[in-house]
Amino acid sequence: MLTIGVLALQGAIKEHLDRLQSLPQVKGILVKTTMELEDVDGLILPGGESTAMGKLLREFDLLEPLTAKIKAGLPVWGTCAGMILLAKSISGQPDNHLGVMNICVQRNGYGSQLDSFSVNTVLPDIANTPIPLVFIRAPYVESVGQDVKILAKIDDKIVAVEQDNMLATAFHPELTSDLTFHKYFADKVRKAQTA
Ligand SMILES: NC(=O)CC[C@H](N)C(=O)O
Repeated sequence: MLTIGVLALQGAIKEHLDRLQSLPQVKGILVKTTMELEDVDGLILPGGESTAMGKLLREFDLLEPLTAKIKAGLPVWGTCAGMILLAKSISGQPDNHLGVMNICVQRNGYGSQLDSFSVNTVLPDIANTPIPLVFIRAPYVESVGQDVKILAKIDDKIVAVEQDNMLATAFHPELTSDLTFHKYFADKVRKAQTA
């Protein structure tokens, strides 16, 4: 049985937990403390508001322990605001949050006209059938550095990336009933267990 945590400070927490409960051999738990962080084999950083979540990570004294855990190989998956938390740099902002992933992200990258939208697309590295991708005031990846694999582009914008133990998506698979990405992450966590 794998234990996968959802960082439970702010944002779309329950939706991720519900998706995890639908996977066989996976137990989903909420993570708010360093003690709970010790119990997980992998962690999801949900969507929400990255500035608020970054502030709470600092207030809950989780920023440093979590950064260290990710650097030591803890599998993590950031969705939307979670992707921003992982990024080494945030376009137009002097500071980052966890700063562990070799990407530069543009927040609210689709502007106000295209605030939220959904597309169905095939991501060959993930699945051969179309997956629904839901974007809500989403960021996109402006540039990638060393060791980052691009998993998805929509209209020439990078929206899903992977680097070693880290996965990041600008969209929200937890807001659809499609479990492809949750299964993909659970497999990644499983592989890290046996590595
Ligand atoms: N749905 C989301 O997670 C939106 C992210 C939000 N725009 C931010 O910058 O934090």
